[in-house]
Amino acid sequence: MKIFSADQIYQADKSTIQKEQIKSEELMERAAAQLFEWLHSRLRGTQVNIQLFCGIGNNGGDGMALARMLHEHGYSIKVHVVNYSDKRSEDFLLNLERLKDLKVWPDFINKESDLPEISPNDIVVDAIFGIGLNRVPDDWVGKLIGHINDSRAFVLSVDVPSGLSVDRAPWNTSYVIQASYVLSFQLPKLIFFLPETGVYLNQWEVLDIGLNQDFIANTEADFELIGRPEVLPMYRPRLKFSHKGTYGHSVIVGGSYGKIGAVQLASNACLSVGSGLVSAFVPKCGYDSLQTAVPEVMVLTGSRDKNISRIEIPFEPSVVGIGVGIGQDDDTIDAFSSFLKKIKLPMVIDADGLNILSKNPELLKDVPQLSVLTPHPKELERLIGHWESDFEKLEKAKEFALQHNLVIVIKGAHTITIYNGKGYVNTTGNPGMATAGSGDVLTGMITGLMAQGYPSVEAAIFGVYLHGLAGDVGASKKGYEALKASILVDSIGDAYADLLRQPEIEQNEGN
Ligand SMILES: NC(=O)C1=CN([C@@H]2O[C@H](COP(=O)(O)OP(=O)(O)OC[C@H]3O[C@@H](n4cnc5c(N)ncnc54)[C@H](OP(=O)(O)O)[C@@H]3O)[C@@H](O)[C@H]2O)[C@@H](O)CC1
Ligand SMILES: Nc1ncnc2c1ncn2[C@@H]1O[C@H](COP(=O)(O)OP(=O)(O)O)[C@@H](O)[C@H]1O
Ligand SMILES: [K+]
Repeated sequence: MKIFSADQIYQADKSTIQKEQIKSEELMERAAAQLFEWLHSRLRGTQVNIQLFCGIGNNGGDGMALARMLHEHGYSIKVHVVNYSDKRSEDFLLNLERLKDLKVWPDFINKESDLPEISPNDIVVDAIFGIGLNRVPDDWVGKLIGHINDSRAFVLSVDVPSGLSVDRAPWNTSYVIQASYVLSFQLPKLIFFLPETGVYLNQWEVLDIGLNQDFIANTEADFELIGRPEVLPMYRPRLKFSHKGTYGHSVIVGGSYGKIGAVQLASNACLSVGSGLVSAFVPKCGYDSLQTAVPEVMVLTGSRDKNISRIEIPFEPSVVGIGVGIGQDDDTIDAFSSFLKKIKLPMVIDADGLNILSKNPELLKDVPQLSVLTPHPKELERLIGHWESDFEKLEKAKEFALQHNLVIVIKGAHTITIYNGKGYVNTTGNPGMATAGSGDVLTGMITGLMAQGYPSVEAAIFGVYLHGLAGDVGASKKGYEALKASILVDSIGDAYADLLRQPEIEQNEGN
């Protein structure tokens, strides 16, 4: 699903109005009807106090129209106009009048007003600001937002939590609604997925308000949300007359004394994702444990006992994943740099492999084009420098990826894969995956996918999705706390099965 900027959303809005020859108020009516249906199907007439806080723009207009629909269906509502400006939108005014026609009289909150009482048992509808917020809210509006947050009521935000801008970091983090649920129109917003802004919402859902599908399809978006529909077409089925050579020979290079487990996890994940053959290249101290732990993996060792000093692979690998547990000894850095000079095929670089690059940026020119770099935010910062906000982080990462023609996988709760000026935002995974070694598993998976012929960027997007899905499957059995990296590896098969399952309708038809 595409993720649009605020400008693109306004354009989609305009093109729908033109194409369908409707007035903007009708689009607002559609939006409000969807909000109403969502609430009504859950409340089914339950008598709960619903307090609607409406700004004076179109977000407030949506809230006004929703208030009318709730009133018409007998709900107990209280409507507050948050009167933050004289510039009321036409559709807001229209819906204010429609409400008054029903003899519902909103109260107007302005800087002199007392803040209304909100019980924890109320439902608050937050329609103060939408995607039109373009500067910091006035202090009194910020205080009202704080008051709503302190109420512990269920807060349903219309389109976005008020106080968040769609295209930049918030001006004042205390002036942002903490939303229990966000009902967003037509397309998800990037802010839902970034660590800095995603913390202001618990759950979100997109409501289809029938914006012009041709416009959406033909407009290039900078970001895309990656779910099952996006990932399924990338899947490369195994062929009946194939053999292990068909699916590539991966090599995982890494490990040092006390960190052989990282290579074990990565090479096991590489096999489990479907690589035909997997070899691991480790220091001598890793030989016995690796051969015992994963008998399917072949093991090559360097000349040293505790670290990697020279990387020599006596065959032509399909792909190399390098860096997990490798450390940063001088010898290892030398080995890494001479290896980079030899290798021509795209590779996967993780962990200390990335840190070595950060400390020796002159090596970047030797990294094969279309290689996949998988930094967590700290490793990314070492690589591209400090950023002030998540938006700046993404811009810098895009620039870096373009400059070196690389794929950058920014790991996190919503991992974002950056390539060729675009960002692909992952939807799978859970906090149980915040555990040692889960990144090593991802490195192995992406390497194993590239070995099977997935192009780098698809291997990254598909691998990140499948890795998160393995985490979700694992957590459904073990819970978050007990989820370990080795469980992720064991869950890769179930993750494939989940991804490839037939849609339920088809299954029912078959029965
Ligand atoms: N797109 C769609 O498809 C549909 C969208 N719909 C809805 O419209 C919403 C967007 O509405 P909107 O453009 O009227 O903006 P909104 O967020 O209500 O802000 C109002 C105005 O406030 C102003 N302002 C900004 N910051 C301020 C500040 N700090 N303090 C004081 N004032 C400030 C600024 O005007 P300015 O003063 O800059 O001229 C801004 O224009 C969208 O989120 C969705 O809910 C649906 O109805 C139907 C389909
Ligand atoms: N809260 C979270 N939600 C979803 N995925 C997460 C979360 N925390 C971590 N992960 C995933 O777990 C992996 C952690 O990688 P990394 O930080 O490199 O760990 P390690 O170095 O221990 O292997 C990444 O793929 C990341 O996306
Ligand atoms: K809002």
